[in-house]
Amino acid sequence: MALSCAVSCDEWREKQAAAVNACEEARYFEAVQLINSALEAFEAQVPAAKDRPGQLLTEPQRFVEETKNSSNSLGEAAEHLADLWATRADILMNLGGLKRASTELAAALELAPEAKRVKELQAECKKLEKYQEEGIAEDALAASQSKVPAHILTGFLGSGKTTLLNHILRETHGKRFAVIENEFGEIGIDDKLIARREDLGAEQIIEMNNGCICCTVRGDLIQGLRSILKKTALDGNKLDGVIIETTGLADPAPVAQTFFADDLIQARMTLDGIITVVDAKHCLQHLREEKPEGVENEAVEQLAFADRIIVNKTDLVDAAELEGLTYEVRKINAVAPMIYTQNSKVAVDEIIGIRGFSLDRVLESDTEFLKDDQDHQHDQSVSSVGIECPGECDQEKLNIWIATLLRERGVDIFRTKGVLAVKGCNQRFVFQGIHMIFGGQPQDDWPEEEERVNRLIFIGRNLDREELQRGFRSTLVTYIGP
Ligand SMILES: Nc1nc2c(ncn2[C@@H]2O[C@H](COP(=O)(O)OP(=O)(O)OP(=O)(O)O)[C@@H](O)[C@H]2O)c(=O)[nH]1
Repeated sequence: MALSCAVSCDEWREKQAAAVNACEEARYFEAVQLINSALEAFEAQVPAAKDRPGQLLTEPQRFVEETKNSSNSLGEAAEHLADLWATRADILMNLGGLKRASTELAAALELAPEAKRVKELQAECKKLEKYQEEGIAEDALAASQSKVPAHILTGFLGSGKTTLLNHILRETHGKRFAVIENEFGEIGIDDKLIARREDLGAEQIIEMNNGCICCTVRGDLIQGLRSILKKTALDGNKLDGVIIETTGLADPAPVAQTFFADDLIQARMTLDGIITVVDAKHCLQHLREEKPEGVENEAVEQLAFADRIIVNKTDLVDAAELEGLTYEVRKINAVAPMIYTQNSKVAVDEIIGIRGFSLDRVLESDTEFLKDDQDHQHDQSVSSVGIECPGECDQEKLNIWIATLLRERGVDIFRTKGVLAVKGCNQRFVFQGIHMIFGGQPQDDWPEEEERVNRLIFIGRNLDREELQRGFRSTLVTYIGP
C-alpha cells in the first residue's frame, strides 16, 4: 500500500515492515512486539490517536467509534491504521488468537472498507474460526505439525499438585510424558515424592529448584522444554506430552506465555491446558489475602488462568463450605469446568488432551498477555527456610516439636515438607504439613548408597531460621554437623 500521510510515518512503517518479516519467518512473538510498537509509534504521531492513549492496542473498535464523528478525525491516516491492524490480525491468527484477530479486522474494515488485504484476511479468519468451532483446525494443525501437548499444573502451596501428577502418571501407564518440576524453597523435596518414571513410564523428569519458574528461571524453563524436544527428536520416540508442575507461588501467566514467546517451542509444542488445584480447606484464606502494592495474589491468578479447576481435599470441608468456596471461585473464573476430588483423583481425560487453553480467552481478560516486558513481582514477605542435616530424629520428640510449632505458628507457616531419617525406621519418613494440618509416614527404603540425611523445608511468613533450626536439632538422637 502506498503511504502518503501528511505526518511522518517512517517509524511505524519500519516497525510494521519488520513485523511482517518476523511473521513470515514464523517469529510470531517478536512480530507481536514489533507491530505493537508500530501502533505505539502511530499513536505518538497521529493527533486523533494521541488523544486516546493505548486504545489502538486494546480497543480498536471503540477507537473507530469515537473517532468516526470527531472533528479530530484520522483523515488519510485511516488507511494506514487499517493496514497496521491487518498486520496485527495476521500475526494473531498464526498464534491461534482468532477472536482477537477478528476484532482488529472488523475495526480495519470500518476504516478501509475496500481494502483487499483486510477482506482476504477476514475471510480466512472466519474460515479458521469455523474450523476451530468444529475442532478441526486444531486437530489438523497439531497432527500435521506433530506438536507435543503441554499441561501446566498449578495451584497454591500444598493443594495437591504432586498428588495429581502422580495420579496422572499412574493412570496413563505406558504413555510417555516428560515432567518439569519446579519447587519453591531453599532445598528440593518433591523429587523424592514423585513416583519414579521408571515405574510409571514418564520419559524424563527435570527439576528446577533455583527459583520460581514464572520469573527467575523462565530461561531455564525454555532450556528445559528445548532439551525435551531435542531428546525426543534424537530418540525418535513420540512423546505423549509434557507436564509442568509449577511452584505453589507461581503466576501461571508467564509460564503459559513461554509457549508463545519462544519460536521453537511455539512451533513444536501446544499448550493443552492450565489445570489449577485448589485446597478446599485453605483456599479462601489465600484468595482473601491483601497483597502489597504491585504484587499479584498468586492464588487469584492461578484460578483466573485455569482451564480446569480441581477442587481437592473435599474430605476436609462440609457441603456449606464447599458451596461458599464454589461461589468465590466462580467470581474469579466463571467458565472453567470445576471438578471436586479427594487426593486429586480425577478421570485423566478430563484434564489431559482437553484443548482447554484459548489464547482468545486469555487476551479477553489480559490484553497484555503477549507483551514481553510484563512486570511480575512475587510477594517478598513469603520466604523459605530449608534444613538439611545428617543424623536421626526421635519420632516422639519430632511429633511434639512439630505439633507445638504448627499449632502456634501455623497461620504463618503455609507449607512444611520433609524427608526424614527416623531412628529405628529403615524407610524414608515423609512429612507433610499445610498450615496446622500435618502428618507423616514411612515411604520407600533408604537406598543403601544414600546417606541418611534429613531434608525439611518451611515456606511462609516471618520465619525465624534460628528457631526452626534449633527446634529441629532438638529432635535429633544423633546430631552431626554445625
Ligand atoms: N486430606 C487430604 N489430603 C490430601 C488430599 N490430596 C492431597 N493431600 C495431601 O496434601 C499434602 C500436600 O499434597 P501435595 O500433592 O504434595 O501438594 P502440592 O500442591 O504438590 O504441594 P507443593 O508442591 O508444596 O505446593 C500431602 O500430604 C497429600 O497427601 C485430599 O484430598 N485430602
